[in-house]
Amino acid sequence: VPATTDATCSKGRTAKNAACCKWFDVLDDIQVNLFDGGECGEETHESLRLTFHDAIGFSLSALVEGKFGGGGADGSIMAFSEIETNFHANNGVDEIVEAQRPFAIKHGVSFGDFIQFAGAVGVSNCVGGPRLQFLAGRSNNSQVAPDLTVPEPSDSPNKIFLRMLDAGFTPNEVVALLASHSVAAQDHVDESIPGTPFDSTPGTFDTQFFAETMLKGTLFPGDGPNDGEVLSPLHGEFRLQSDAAIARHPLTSCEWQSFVTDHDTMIKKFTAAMAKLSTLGHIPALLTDCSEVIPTPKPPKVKKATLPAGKTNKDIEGACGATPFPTLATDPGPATSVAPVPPS
Ligand code: HEM
Ligand SMILES: [Ca+2]
Ligand SMILES: [Mn+2]
Repeated sequence: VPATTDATCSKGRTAKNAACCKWFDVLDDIQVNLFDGGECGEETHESLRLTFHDAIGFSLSALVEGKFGGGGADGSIMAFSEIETNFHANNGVDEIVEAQRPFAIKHGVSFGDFIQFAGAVGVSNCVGGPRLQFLAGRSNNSQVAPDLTVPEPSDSPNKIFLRMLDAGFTPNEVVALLASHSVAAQDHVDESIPGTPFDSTPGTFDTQFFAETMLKGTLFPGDGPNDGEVLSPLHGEFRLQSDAAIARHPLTSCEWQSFVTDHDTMIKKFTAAMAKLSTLGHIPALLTDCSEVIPTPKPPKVKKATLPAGKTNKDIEGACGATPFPTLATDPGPATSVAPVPPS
């Protein structure tokens, strides 16, 4: 029985704050009409990526120098899409920006709120996924973010770490955020093979990504090498240079490896880092907590990380000096070949 102070929303749902009710209607709409009935597919992946590309337009060093460093998670990537989606690192995000925009306008919510909401709802559709916090109330006024705030896969780990520190994230928090690459595929680093995922399970928010990135690279899945691409261990799988290098960097290799066998901690740290990312440029206490609108993800029990068929622990390039790489079971069958994420 809901507390009597709760507001009653559509379809008998309740919210602590009446201002959250409209988000249930946005939820119903986007699950059917943006996410194809609640899938963890291409639109979900793109929506999660967009939360980052909007929010990371934020620079503390620019602000302390008295310059405008971007408004963070302010929707500027949608309000000024004709400028920001032309930034090199934003290649391809124009599609999801255009797909999302009509929903934000139709429901009368700010672009900044909508982008973070869609990312949180989307990733809740992924088996094993997190239930992210969602705070509402970002203003719809924004300014163009400066260029070069979004990391590139060809950037060195040090360059990425410094950029992310300038937005308030430690290197270990970058590792946590990269759990997102467990439900991800590339379209534009190698345009000859769109939909090529970063792990063998792009529909599941599991720890496979952290295991598979440690396998020795042996092949290019398409016409590589491309800028920002390094050798991948599996046919049909793509490896970003930045993921490979952060996985092996002395500052982050042990954090990376620790997620291979610890889904719960990975989810906890990803959720905490996403709470920071989604409120960059805002004072969280001034926003309204509408997290109760975000669905609870499907059964969180995902299978333990395994090595894809054909691989053994000998193929792992252990990089954490302090701790040996965990011994993982190998999937049975012929060598794994990963299928592309279908376009929708
Ligand atoms: C820190 C450095 C990062 C770099 C260099 C990076 C780079 C990339 C690149 C190059 C792609 C492929 C885009 C394409 O060709 O279509 C990609 C995809 C993706 N990224 Fe990242 N990323 C980073 C961090 C993040 C973060 C923090 C998030 C979210 C919190 C994120 C979420 C995603 C998702 C979900 C996709 C898949 C999009 C899809 O499947 O359509 N990335 N990333
Ligand atoms: Ca996965
Ligand atoms: Mn894509």
